[in-house]
Amino acid sequence: MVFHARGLSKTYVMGEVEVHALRDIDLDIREGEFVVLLGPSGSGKSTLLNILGGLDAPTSGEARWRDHDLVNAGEAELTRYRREHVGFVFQFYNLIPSLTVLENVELVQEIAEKPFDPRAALALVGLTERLDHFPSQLSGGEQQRVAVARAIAKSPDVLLCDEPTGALDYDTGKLVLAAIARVNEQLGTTTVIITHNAAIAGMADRVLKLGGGRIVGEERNECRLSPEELRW
Ligand SMILES: Nc1ncnc2c1ncn2[C@@H]1O[C@H](COP(=O)(O)OP(=O)(O)OP(=O)(O)O)[C@@H](O)[C@H]1O
Repeated sequence: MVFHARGLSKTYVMGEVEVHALRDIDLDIREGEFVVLLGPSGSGKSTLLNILGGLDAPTSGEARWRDHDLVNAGEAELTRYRREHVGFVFQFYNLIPSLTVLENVELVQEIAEKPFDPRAALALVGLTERLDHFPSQLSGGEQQRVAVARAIAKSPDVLLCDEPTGALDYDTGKLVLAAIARVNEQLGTTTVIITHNAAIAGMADRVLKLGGGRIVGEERNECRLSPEELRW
């Protein structure tokens, strides 16, 4: 198992109010696994993903990625963990508007320990034709695929995606999901995707359902569907 978490809880205290974002989560994720986190708004999905990505710390419990302790690590160690091992994709693409597609991806590669050829990363997401374009010349789905290429340009061991298709229409969303699936299959990158969309669950090895800060359901798919086969 690459991720190992036990008794993860996260409580936000705001004045007199306590928000229990995560309650006693146990979680194991194996190397190369494709996991979908499904659940309604406020169920704790982003909080859990952020802890796995070393962006946030739980209030209690343990969480490890391989031999990295993600709970007791200091800021510098977490920064190193994120930089060396984790690629993030968020709902909004956060590309640098004044740089071309290729330059946006090259930028990450420059600080990477194990750089992955930016052109190969862009080929993997199907954007070889658009290397010299600026983000404003691309559709939302194309920009999100650049964001996926950027996330993998440092050969991350883990790809964490928070609502990667949340801002996209049906067909464009599928192209982005296909790019993420290809990264998982061809590079063996352990992948966790957050979504509200239950149909996306079909492309996962395993689906974890969150509700009220707990894991309320878990399903394993015998065979994974390709994004083209998903319907919603
Ligand atoms: N920084 C914060 N301060 C206070 N409460 C927070 C904070 N971050 C999250 N919460 C609360 O924790 C709970 C879980 O939030 P989280 O963002 O993890 O849910 P989510 O399932 O990802 O929701 P969504 O699908 O809407 O993004 C929510 O009730 C949220 O309001």
